[in-house]
Amino acid sequence: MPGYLDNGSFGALGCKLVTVAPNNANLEQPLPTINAHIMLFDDATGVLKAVISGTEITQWRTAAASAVATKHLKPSRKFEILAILGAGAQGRIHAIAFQHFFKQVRIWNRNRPRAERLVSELNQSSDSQEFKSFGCNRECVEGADVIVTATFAKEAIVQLEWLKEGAHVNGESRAIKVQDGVRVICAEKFKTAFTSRGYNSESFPVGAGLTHHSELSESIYLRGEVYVDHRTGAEVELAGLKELGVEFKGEIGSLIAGDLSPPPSNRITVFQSLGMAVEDCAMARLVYDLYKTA
Ligand SMILES: NC(=O)C1=CN([C@@H]2O[C@H](COP(=O)(O)OP(=O)(O)OC[C@H]3O[C@@H](n4cnc5c(N)ncnc54)[C@H](O)[C@@H]3O)[C@@H](O)[C@H]2O)C=CC1
Ligand SMILES: O=C([O-])C1=[NH+]CCC1
Repeated sequence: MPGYLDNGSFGALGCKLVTVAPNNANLEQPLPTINAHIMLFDDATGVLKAVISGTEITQWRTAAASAVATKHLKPSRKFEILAILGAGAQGRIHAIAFQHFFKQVRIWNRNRPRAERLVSELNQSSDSQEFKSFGCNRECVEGADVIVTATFAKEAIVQLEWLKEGAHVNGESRAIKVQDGVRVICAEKFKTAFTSRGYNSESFPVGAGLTHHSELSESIYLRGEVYVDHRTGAEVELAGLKELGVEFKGEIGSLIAGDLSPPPSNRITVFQSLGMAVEDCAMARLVYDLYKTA
């Protein structure tokens, strides 16, 4: 993921290499599913300045982008309940990042003990015991003001009827049908490497979108107001949604800049996150500057 932040006093030129290995959680010594490194270059000379671990940066910057999207899409709403579907790395960091804005944080995972372990860890570091685990995704979502989906589910785990008026959803997974050309090239390229490691074609992390699949039901995208982080990227990576007739209302950056007004507060909103390289570059620059002044 190459990126460039064009800014005189806080410029950043970088490239993140990121891998997704869904089986890592099942290893005897579990590893993160998503691992990354960021190469940070001098934005004026192009000289390599640092290679920075990007695994935690990816977790934090993704949750930060969701928090910013939530704030700008629902500027006037008071939040009480947050529902997080997925108790992996993203679920955990979203819980930590969002907790102070909610009275209750609900966490569901398809394998409930993982949600219970996370809830127990989070409650130990909180005074109010606000984290609760759920065994049923519907119960977790019903009544929530904000929902975060952070799984690898290929079928919808959130239905439109479960959402209350004015709810906001942050969808993290980009496991949505991509354009044929992109998909086929990637799948073929990685086929040998992945089959030799025991994956079947269903589990190719790149090119998995042979059919439309998503954590959110199609009707959520069709009835909600859908915003993205990057429109050009979304036009390609979310081509399956475009084919369904889903309209992308705009980028979160346009809301922040004041070029777009937030939708009426009673509307269901969706932030479909793709993840932007420029977010990683900015974080890498921050880490680098802190390291240099430490
Ligand atoms: N938009 C963005 O910028 C980013 C998005 N992501 C996405 O966030 C999602 C979660 O990533 P991580 O938390 O790092 O992964 P993780 O492996 O740490 O956690 C994934 C969780 O989803 C659950 N899960 C896996 N398959 C499932 C299924 N079929 N149905 C229901 N639950 C399932 C697992 O039990 C686990 O708790 C992934 O879709 C990933 O691609 C991750 C990083 C950045
Ligand atoms: O933006 C990102 O780094 C990623 N998005 C999905 C997997 C990793």
